[in-house]
Amino acid sequence: MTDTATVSHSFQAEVSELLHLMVHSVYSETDIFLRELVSNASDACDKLRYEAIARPELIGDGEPPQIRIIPDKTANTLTIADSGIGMDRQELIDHLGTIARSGTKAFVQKLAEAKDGTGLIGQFGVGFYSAFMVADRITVISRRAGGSEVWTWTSSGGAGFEVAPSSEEDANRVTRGTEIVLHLKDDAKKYLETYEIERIVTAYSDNIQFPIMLVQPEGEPRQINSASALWQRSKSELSAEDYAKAYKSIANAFDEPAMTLHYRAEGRYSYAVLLFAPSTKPFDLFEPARKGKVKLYVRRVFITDDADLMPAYLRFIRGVIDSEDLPLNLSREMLQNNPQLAQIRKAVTTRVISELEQLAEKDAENFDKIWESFGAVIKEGLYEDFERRDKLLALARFITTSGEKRSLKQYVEGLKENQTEIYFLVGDSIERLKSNPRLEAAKARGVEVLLLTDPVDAFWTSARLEFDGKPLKSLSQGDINFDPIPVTESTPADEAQPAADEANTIALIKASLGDHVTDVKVSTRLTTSASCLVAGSHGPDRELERILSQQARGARTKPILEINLRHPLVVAVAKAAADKAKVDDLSFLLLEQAQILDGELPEDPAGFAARLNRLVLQGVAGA
Ligand SMILES: Nc1ncnc2c1ncn2[C@@H]1O[C@H](COP(=O)(O)OP(=O)(O)OP(=O)(O)O)[C@@H](O)[C@H]1O
Repeated sequence: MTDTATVSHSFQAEVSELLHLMVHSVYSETDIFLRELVSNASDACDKLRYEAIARPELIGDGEPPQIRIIPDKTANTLTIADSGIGMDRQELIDHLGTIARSGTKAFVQKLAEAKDGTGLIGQFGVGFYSAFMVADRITVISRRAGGSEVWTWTSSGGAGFEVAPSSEEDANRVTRGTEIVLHLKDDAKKYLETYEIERIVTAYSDNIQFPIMLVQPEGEPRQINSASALWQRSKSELSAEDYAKAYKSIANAFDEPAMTLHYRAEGRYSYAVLLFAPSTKPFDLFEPARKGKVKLYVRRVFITDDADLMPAYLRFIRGVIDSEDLPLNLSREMLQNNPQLAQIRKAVTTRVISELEQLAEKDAENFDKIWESFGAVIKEGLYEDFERRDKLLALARFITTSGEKRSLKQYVEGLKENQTEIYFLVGDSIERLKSNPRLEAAKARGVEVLLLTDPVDAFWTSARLEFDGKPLKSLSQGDINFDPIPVTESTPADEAQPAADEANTIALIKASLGDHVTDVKVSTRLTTSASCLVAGSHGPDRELERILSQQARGARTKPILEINLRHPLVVAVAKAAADKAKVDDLSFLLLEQAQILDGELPEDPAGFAARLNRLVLQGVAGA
């Protein structure tokens, strides 16, 4: 039996926050509410059509899935109705009371932090709740396909909503699907004008697969979208503008596509592909699930957007793959194990990468947008997609010590005499890396160094890669020898300072530091700084060790201390040989200084301060 009472519910905290922002925003581009509601209605029709493959009685001889927009100037309401899957009572409570997508949650947080978050609303959209920009009260009447109950959800924004069984009149009218009735605010009455409605539908929702009917008090309902599967049309019929519109409605996006890929594969399997690379970053790009959103259709019927049609490192790609040969009733297991899908996945991935290659060559501006937004994601492929690693490495762009963003091809073209390796340094900020002492020898020789600051860089660089036969080498690892490369820029330390006695100095420092380091060596990479720390040539890079130890995934190994024999502090060690306490102070200072330059704290900060004070006071007294 149906519960007859009206029950009040509170919104999840994030929803209340979002609604508050929505109601108080001075955002002028309120049009987006309509595309959000039409997009939800279309999703509901897609779901119905999919469920009806196994249960045809869900559609039966009832209305085919479609969307109706009904302006009513007398009641001052705008209704968006669909004959899609509908929602039962619990679904109304769950779906229209919470924010499920964590990307949207992150977005709301950003919105709240931003001084003027209104620009962000227009950029990303917030689904159903955006309707509160134009309505002060919303009523949702819904009947789940095949269900006997009809429920009404009502809210005026604020803290919560009510759910009650629908009136008999409403229940008789809504035979399947959902009716969303917006009681428009005074300043939103323009949305009752049919030309406004048509303008917005044409701009954003023309590619919706189901008929969108405009229903007016007089005259027959009229279809106002083209409802064609654009990807099935031939390229020659379509303009850049058609594609941009399709991108916006298929991906529910607000930006312009930076790359469009449209083709039809014929042969063993036939399928149409329409894919886009966005030009801006979505909020859920770094979600742990790393899910893609490319939609799988079978003969124009939407099946799922959860078929992992792209590898995780291309999860930002949006669009549709529509197969002619797959069965309509694909189960979850089949989605994972179907050899035909695996084949499609592989072929399309290869195609997307070659399209990116071409874009990089022919349209650097748009390629840069993609790399700027998604480079950190594509680089995940460098350690995940062994087969395409070389291609991905060639696509990659890096900030280097030259101050520019460069490809490895450009890097290799600028190699210095006798330089046989590609050098890089991994860290957490370009500014900090630029002042890293390990760059000194490279700088003195005019050798370019890649400065890598994305968290993922520490991982892929651990794989010992090569480009064009040149190994990639970390400047924070042991076995770097710059000696064969001629020095182009002499440094003051070179000329002014006599070098310290190597064997003697190293023995003294080793004795002082004991097992705080694995070794002490003379550096060829330092010219002005006194010391730096490096990892052994076979262990992980120091930046990777740092990340792993922060995540408690592995202990740090002791580093190697490299010293600059021409630096006065190092020269002072041998001079103080007879004074063990002073040698200890100087040696630890060399170690601790190097740690600080790496952005770390000395192991014993109090000891460090005491040492520093002692040495400074001695210096002051001696001066
Ligand atoms: N017309 C509808 N028919 C059936 N279910 C709906 C309808 N409108 C919304 N819903 C349900 O409510 C949920 C929340 O909708 P909302 O628009 O807030 O987010 P979304 O559609 O999941 O994401 P977004 O619109 O931001 O891409 C939907 O996922 C869907 O389950």
